[in-house]
Amino acid sequence: MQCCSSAEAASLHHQPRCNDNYKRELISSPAQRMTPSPHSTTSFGSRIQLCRRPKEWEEETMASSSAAHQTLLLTLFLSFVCGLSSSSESDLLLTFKSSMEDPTLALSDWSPNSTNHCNWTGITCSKTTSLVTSVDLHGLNLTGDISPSICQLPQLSDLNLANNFFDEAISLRLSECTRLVTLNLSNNLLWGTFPDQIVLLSSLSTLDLSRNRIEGQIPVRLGSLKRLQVLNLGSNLFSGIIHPPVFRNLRELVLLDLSQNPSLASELPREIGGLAKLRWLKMQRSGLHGAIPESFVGLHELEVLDLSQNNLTGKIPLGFGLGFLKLTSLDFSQNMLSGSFPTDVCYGKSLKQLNLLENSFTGPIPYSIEKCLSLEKFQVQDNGFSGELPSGLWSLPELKLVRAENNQFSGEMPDLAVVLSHLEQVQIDNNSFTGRIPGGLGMIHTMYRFSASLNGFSGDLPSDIFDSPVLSIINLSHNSLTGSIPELRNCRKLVSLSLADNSLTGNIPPSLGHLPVLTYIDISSNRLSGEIPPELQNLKLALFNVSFNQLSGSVPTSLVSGLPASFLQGNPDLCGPGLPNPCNGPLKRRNSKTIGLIWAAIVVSIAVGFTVLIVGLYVVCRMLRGKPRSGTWKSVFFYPLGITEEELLMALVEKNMIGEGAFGKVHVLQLPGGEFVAVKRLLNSSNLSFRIVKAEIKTMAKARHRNVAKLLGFCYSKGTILLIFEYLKKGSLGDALHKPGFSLEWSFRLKLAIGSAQGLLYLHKDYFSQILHRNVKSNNILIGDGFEPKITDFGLDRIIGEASYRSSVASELGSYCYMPPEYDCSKKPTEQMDIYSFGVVLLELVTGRPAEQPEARESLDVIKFVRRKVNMTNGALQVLDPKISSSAQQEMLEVLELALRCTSILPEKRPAIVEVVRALQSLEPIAHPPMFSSELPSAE
Ligand SMILES: Nc1ncnc2c1ncn2[C@@H]1O[C@H](COP(=O)(O)OP(=O)(O)OP(=O)(O)O)[C@@H](O)[C@H]1O
Repeated sequence: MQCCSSAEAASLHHQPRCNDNYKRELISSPAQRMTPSPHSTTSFGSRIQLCRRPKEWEEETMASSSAAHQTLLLTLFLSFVCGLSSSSESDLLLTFKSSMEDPTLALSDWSPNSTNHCNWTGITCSKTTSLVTSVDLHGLNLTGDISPSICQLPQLSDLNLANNFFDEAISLRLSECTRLVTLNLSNNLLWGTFPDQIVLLSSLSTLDLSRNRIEGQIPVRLGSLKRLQVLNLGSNLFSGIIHPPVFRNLRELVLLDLSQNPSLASELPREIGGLAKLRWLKMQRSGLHGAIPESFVGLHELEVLDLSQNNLTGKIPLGFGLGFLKLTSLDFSQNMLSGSFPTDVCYGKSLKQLNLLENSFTGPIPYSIEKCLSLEKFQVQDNGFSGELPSGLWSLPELKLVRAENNQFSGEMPDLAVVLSHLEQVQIDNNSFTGRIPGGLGMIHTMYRFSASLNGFSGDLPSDIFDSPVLSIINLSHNSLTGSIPELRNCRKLVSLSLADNSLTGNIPPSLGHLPVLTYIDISSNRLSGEIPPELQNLKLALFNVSFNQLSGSVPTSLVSGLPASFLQGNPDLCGPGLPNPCNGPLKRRNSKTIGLIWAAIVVSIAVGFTVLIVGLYVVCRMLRGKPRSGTWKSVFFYPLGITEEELLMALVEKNMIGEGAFGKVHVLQLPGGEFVAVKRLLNSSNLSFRIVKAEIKTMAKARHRNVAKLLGFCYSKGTILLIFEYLKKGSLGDALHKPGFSLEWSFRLKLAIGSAQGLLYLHKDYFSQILHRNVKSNNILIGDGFEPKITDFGLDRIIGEASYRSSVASELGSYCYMPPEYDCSKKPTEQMDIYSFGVVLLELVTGRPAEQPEARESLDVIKFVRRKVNMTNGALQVLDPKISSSAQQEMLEVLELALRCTSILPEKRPAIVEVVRALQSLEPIAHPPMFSSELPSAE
């Protein structure tokens, strides 16, 4: 039994049954049902008289002693109440369930046939009263309504519905859950304003409404929830000012999170400094301005303080850090703070992360920094700091990251021969350091990036730096270094080597050609001489800039084809295609090379032919096999689709196919309700566990933005995954571009560009778990009504895994030019890779040319077409789509310039997505001109 002990259960057998009206009366009055107060006992007692008692029970009780009589009465009474409560509680839970949709049948054990509701999924009952105390249904894909009927559970203290898909305003009637101690509705799709009624929940100690779409002001009356310890309203759409009285009485607060509410526009309330128990204060990106209140120095329990990405001004209050014994992370980055470094910040010796980047701080870093014995990340870049970097900084035992670029630091750096060092990354570019490059860098076996460009370093390159087996990025350009480049033999992980604009002499070491992942070489503007070593042809170089040296001899053609000719200029004795000097010299060598190239071409053609054959056979086999084998299918629908897996599988036939990409075919099908959905069948999805697939797809399905295509659900059977997307009848931008005579007026192209950039921004920055798209291309930009774009097919790597993802991408002809040059050699995908691909889409929009036309073998891809032209006089104008009226020329040129920045070979030169969105939005007309272009033909 769910409520009573076995003895009680036995006696329950003989219980009188009250009529239904009576039962309803009990349910309707939760306050009266609350456990044993003398008052409530009397009230129940008097009601018991209304019930008829069975005769045998009457006889039994008459034969008993008076004490036994009383005991028995009490037992029977409790059993009775329990019996009633138990059935009424299960009824309440079933009512609560009936208001929700449960597409994954996670609550299948919530059933009238299952007697013990305390064992139902997510339910916890009190051991003493056997009444429900906690309902925890987080992460069950639930949608529909949150019914306030749940509040009639008299002892409910914890309600957790986090990580679901509830898409409604918060019910005012949740305030009837008066006993709630914890209310967690985070990470749903809740909208509307914060209901004032929530403040009636006076017992609340945890209120988590984060990661929803709640808007309006943070209500002042929230301050009456005096028992609150955790208040998390982060990642919502709150706006306006934060009223200081909210925090006057919240003395118990331990965690306060208002972060990621960019529409707030407020000063930091001084009252927060009075919350002496506060351990986590997170208000990053929440529209703050004004100064950091002095009262904050009293927050002695602080462990994490994040005020980054606001518009805070003024100085850090004096004494900030004194008494902060537990502070582990301090983030003031991306504000407009000024004044000096907070000297006392290391007082507690617990600090692990210190982020002051992108502010206007000045003055030196104090020697007290050496007290930061736990410091792992030190980021002070993009400020006006000056003086020497204290040598104690470099010997901090836990230090991994030093970012101090773009300041005015000076002086010499000590050698870093620190055997126990954990340094991974040092960036000190664009300062005024002098003296030698510090020795010992190569001995630090964790260091993968050392970047010290734009300083006054002089002397020879230390040879140990090129002996490191872990260094990936070395940038020592724009210094005054002399001597020759040492042989690089052990630097097996070196990706980027930049030594440009120094005074280096001697030859380019041939050993560079044996470094397997070396992709960027910039040794321009030195005094290097001799020939370009042919060994460098082994490398897949994305950048090879040797301009303005004293090199001679012929240029290995395969090394430089596709790279701008300007990377070779300024070497009068170099000869070869694209250079002023044609080579007359080593004809024989070139001939043998040409023969080599021909052989290479033959081998590649055979390999491609073979692959096509295998793929063809595979496709035929799949076709012969017909529709996917219907093994055991599991489906998770995030929206009620009203369709079974069988019906879905039946519809995946040739006549419904609307496209096919590297990951599989796309079919369109009509739901019983009349709407259409697009179903993408993922190839390469064998051996994936349902659990992992489900977790990843669920995360993706939560991405909700008007420029992101909605993922409505998925079906899984071993070896096959079907993704169900909303269907956009106009098809993709890629479809449109490939239509002969593609013509779309500029304002619509701009709208498509802005919308897709916004969708990408959402996935990169605003979505709670960052999603890198990894396959941005015009085919994956669907066109919605009014030319509102929706990006689709994002993050497929997360579902099918990296290896399958890469092999699918590699199999796709016609998308190669969207891939950034670093794609093949970088292990980790990055935001900059998406930016590159998006730049290619912008080029398509500006030129009106599809990125690639695999069928037209001779044609240039859009990047090569544009790059070759823009270097010529008036070349930029020549690449613009002639079908667009010249009145849009200026805007098109600006988008072209942005596209070229996005497609920079060096990832760090590409703009961030926020910048891309801003730049495109700045071109948007305030009021749209009337639409006169005919709509694109639909994909139907
Ligand atoms: N949700 C959708 N609504 C309407 N049409 C769609 C939808 N999804 C895909 N399509 C159509 O199917 C075509 C092929 O899409 P698919 O994503 O399979 O291929 P792709 O984008 O070329 O390659 P990849 O598999 O690399 O993403 C698109 O160009 C578009 O015409």
